[in-house]
Amino acid sequence: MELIKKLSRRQFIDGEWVESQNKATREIINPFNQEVIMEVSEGTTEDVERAIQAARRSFDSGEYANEPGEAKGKKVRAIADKIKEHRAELAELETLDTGKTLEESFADMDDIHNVFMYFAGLADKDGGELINSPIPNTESKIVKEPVGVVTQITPWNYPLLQASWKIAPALAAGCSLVMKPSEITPLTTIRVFELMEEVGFPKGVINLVLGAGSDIGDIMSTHKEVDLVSFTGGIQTGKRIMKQAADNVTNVALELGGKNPNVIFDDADLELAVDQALNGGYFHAGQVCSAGSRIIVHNNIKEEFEKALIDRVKKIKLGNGFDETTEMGPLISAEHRNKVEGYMAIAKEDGATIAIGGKRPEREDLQSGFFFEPTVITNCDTSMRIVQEEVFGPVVTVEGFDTEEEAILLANDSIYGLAGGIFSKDIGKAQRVAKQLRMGTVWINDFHPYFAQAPWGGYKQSGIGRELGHDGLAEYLETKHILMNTNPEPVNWFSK
Ligand SMILES: NC(=O)c1ccc[n+]([C@@H]2O[C@H](COP(=O)([O-])OP(=O)(O)OC[C@H]3O[C@@H](n4cnc5c(N)ncnc54)[C@H](O)[C@@H]3O)[C@@H](O)[C@H]2O)c1
Ligand SMILES: C[N+](C)(C)CC=O
Repeated sequence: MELIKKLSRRQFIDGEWVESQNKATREIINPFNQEVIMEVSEGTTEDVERAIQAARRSFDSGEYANEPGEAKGKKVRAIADKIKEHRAELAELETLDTGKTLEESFADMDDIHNVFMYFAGLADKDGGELINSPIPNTESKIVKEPVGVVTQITPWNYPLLQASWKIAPALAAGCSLVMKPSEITPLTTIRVFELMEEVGFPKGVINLVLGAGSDIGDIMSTHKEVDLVSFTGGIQTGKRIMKQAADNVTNVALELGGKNPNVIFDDADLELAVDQALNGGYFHAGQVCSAGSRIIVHNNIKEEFEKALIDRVKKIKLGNGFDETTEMGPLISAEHRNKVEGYMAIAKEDGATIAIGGKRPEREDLQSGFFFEPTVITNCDTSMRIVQEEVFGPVVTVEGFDTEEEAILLANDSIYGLAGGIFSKDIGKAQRVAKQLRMGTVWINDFHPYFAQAPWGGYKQSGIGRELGHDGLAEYLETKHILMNTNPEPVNWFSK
């Protein structure tokens, strides 16, 4: 790929592309064939320190933070235009780096464009608010200000999409940012920093550091000059970040994992429910925070549903994400495939049945990639680890229920609360159930849609805060009350 030859291998700190302080590099691997795509800088704690200091200086100078909302909106809009212009190369880069199908990568790029457009539009919309002050001769107003220096940490499954959910609102608000993409999939984020450099921001407003969170991540949540840590990733990393940020009472926004129920009633359109169960379970090989990995189906139709699901699963085409006929790519790494595979033994030990899949494919042309067969696990109940823990692979479990109350209890029986689906032709019932699900997103007769206009985030241990929508901008704003006495006189509270 021609772009790879030109793409920066370095970090972007204080307005310059720089190698890591100790010149270390990391190989970026194509999960389809294990070939090295390129080597990129592996940053150090000193690099992150420099990036945070640069962000602090730029924020405190006010050069970008104090620009009118309209001007910030134009910059964010210019990034959206660049994404659109470079849509094809960005999509190809994402498929190379993650193994997802090119069709999925194109859909991601369209979402990302919409996210920048949306926050560009919001940048000049909230001018604050006048308060009806109860104190005579005072003027009272609420103003919104950028929160300050933000560190942003993203996972490998939706590299640029998750980065865009953080970069766009931060820049619309007027923050200075330090972004660290996953060390496994940094390529599209590097490319977007090149594009943002072309758009032009004052030095220090946008900073990119590269490397493993286990090596350079801690300083991003412990540094005193950081005002907000925005993290998307696994629950254990999220907990660590939250604990560390507590020392300086630094704000945290956490988008964590999920074990998302897909509740199918016996009055559902069966063909639709099966089709969406596939969409929920196997899209991007199930490496989706909101994957519908926990199917909860009415016992009246359970047998028929399982048979129809397995028939469709047999037809899922595995392969190279660049091949138009491919429906499911590989998992991201050998380590991750081992983890997914390990869950098969756990499920069997707990008494579940691997109805289909549960192993690596035998096809000759898939042997170099980290492939795992789409899997359906039956005879499950909520006590099982396979039903409770996030597998993050192409694996769905199936449980049965008899009553609406039981379906709700089962669906809510999780430490997570990210998303869930309900399939029923009875809209009254579906709405009733939706109200009782403790999740940030509930889909009725659908699975997976998300877009810039609607907030995204989790209940319970799926996270804190929201991305996207008005709430997504609010994460990057502080609220200040300013009161002015228009006729000041001594109060003489204390004697003269
Ligand atoms: N809720 C959401 O919207 C959402 C979206 C995408 C992914 N996810 C979740 O992400 C997880 C998969 O991603 P992952 O395996 O990359 O997660 P991860 O937690 O291993 O890594 C995420 C990021 O955190 C960094 N990191 C690791 N240790 C760190 C530390 N001590 N301090 C700071 N950063 C550190 C990593 O380098 C990476 O950039 C899944 O659990 C998935 O559900 C959630
Ligand atoms: C938030 N989402 C659905 C785009 C990706 C989750 O992994």
